[in-house]
Amino acid sequence: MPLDIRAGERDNNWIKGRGIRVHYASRCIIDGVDIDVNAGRITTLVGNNGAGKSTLLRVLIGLTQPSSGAVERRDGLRIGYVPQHFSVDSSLPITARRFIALRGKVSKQRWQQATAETAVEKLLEQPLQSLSGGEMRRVLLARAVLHNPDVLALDEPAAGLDAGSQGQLYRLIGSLRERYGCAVVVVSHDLNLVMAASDDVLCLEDGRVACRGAPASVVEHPEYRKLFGAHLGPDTAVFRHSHPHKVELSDDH
Ligand SMILES: Nc1ncnc2c1ncn2[C@@H]1O[C@H](COP(=O)(O)OP(=O)(O)OP(=O)(O)O)[C@@H](O)[C@H]1O
Repeated sequence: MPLDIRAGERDNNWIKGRGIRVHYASRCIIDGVDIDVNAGRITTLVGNNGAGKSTLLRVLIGLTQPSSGAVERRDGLRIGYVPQHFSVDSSLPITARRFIALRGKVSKQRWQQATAETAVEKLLEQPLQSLSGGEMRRVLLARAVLHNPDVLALDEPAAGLDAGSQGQLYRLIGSLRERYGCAVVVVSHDLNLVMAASDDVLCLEDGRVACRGAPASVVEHPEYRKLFGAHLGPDTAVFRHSHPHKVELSDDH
């Protein structure tokens, strides 16, 4: 399928997906999703369990092939990925330093910068198996940012972290975006944090786009309220943009 990228959008557009469909056996997991991943923006994929968020993320970065549709990635795109699940064989003796270094050689200066900004310096000599859940997420992030990625793809990066660490992690993601101008695509269930940290939200329901747009618009959308309304209490802090946004409806709404 030919992609329609307008001239003005090309400079910022790292990944463009159109009409993405993924089938497993007879089941349709992703059903006709259009999505743009743009430099300097944080896009968050939300939705219930099994909605297809991880699958869509993997399609965008080329780890899963779509059954149909098109995904265009800019040539030479550097992608840093933090998977949802990561386990280390307990018989494999590997320190955090070796594990991060497996990503490939970088200058000493870059190494120091990446390990400092993800706050893993004190963990480097520890066996990977001994790290706590939160420490492991930071090590995975250090590995993902090591090569100055153009796109950071993070699948539930804050899963298992305590509230303070979740906040820290999202602030870190925001500052990495500021520093490197990279695009960030995040899968998350932490709705309040997501809303505070994202530029764009795409809400999936059974593989389809239920609603999408800026956080402040999406939370007002009936489809979003249907899915998450019960979790939006009066204390929900939603980041408010100062300019109006349009909520786009999927084809079937
Ligand atoms: N390789 C596969 N073969 C068959 N079904 C799969 C495969 N990968 C994912 N699925 C199914 O596709 C659906 C979407 O999975 P996915 O992991 O993308 O959802 P998700 O929105 O990320 O869910 P969660 O929030 O629970 O992590 C699920 O029902 C899952 O069982």
